[in-house]
Amino acid sequence: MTDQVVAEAESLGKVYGQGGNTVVALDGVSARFRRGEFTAVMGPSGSGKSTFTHCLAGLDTPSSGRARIGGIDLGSLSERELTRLRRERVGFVFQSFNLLPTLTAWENVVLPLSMSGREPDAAWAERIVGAMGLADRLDHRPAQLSGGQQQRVACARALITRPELVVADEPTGNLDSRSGARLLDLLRLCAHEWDQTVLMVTHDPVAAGYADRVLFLADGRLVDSMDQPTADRVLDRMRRFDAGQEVR
Ligand SMILES: Nc1ncnc2c1ncn2[C@@H]1O[C@H](COP(=O)(O)OP(=O)(O)OP(=O)(O)O)[C@@H](O)[C@H]1O
Repeated sequence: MTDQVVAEAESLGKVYGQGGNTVVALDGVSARFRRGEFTAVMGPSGSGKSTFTHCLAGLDTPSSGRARIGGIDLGSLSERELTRLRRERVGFVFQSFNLLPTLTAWENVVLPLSMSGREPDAAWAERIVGAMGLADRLDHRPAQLSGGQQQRVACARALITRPELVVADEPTGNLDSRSGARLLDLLRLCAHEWDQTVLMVTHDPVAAGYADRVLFLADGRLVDSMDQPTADRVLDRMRRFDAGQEVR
């Protein structure tokens, strides 16, 4: 991990709705994400985890505060510039794998490049496909793959452009524990071997235990963080949330 800050949230706020029907989803969250760092975001349901991650990665627009990627203030970009930045600098992995059913695994992996008429870097593509254990599955269509294999295709697709920031929202939510463990090992590899910045939303203390750091959100606020987490320590902290106790 280096000290270089790849993504930064500065007092991010998000209010949904208007008039008397507003929901404060984020209430002034600040955090920095360094190159090669794997961070998990946890918190009770509705605490703002997805909203935070989406605002930081330029999928959603904050109502206040700033999100920066590579020092660029996302709020200063036009819609077109933002789309381009997301495509080039951010890789997304979601709970539902979002693969195109008519394309083969390989076509799905290289889709972010083929959409903009680019060719994959052969050495990089081989490295990711190998690391994801997909080399002998590239001609298969999603329906011919297991859930774990499909999620690894989705992960390879997120990495094919060599994004600085990899954002994973509940990536193991639809996987059995063994496939989940394999995917988490790969996310850790992205951070520690390939120097990517990984941000993962999860409900699972075991998954959070793979990260270098856990940020805890509650009611749209950042209420705590934990370095070098273990599943047991994370579980203990989450139990205190459930019991409604203050965490500080
Ligand atoms: N598009 C929207 N319109 C209105 N309210 C929204 C919208 N998206 C999220 N919210 C509200 O904002 C709050 C935070 O939601 P968010 O999805 O970020 O929480 P979360 O911690 O990711 O939840 P979960 O763990 O259940 O996925 C919730 O109260 C939610 O109902």
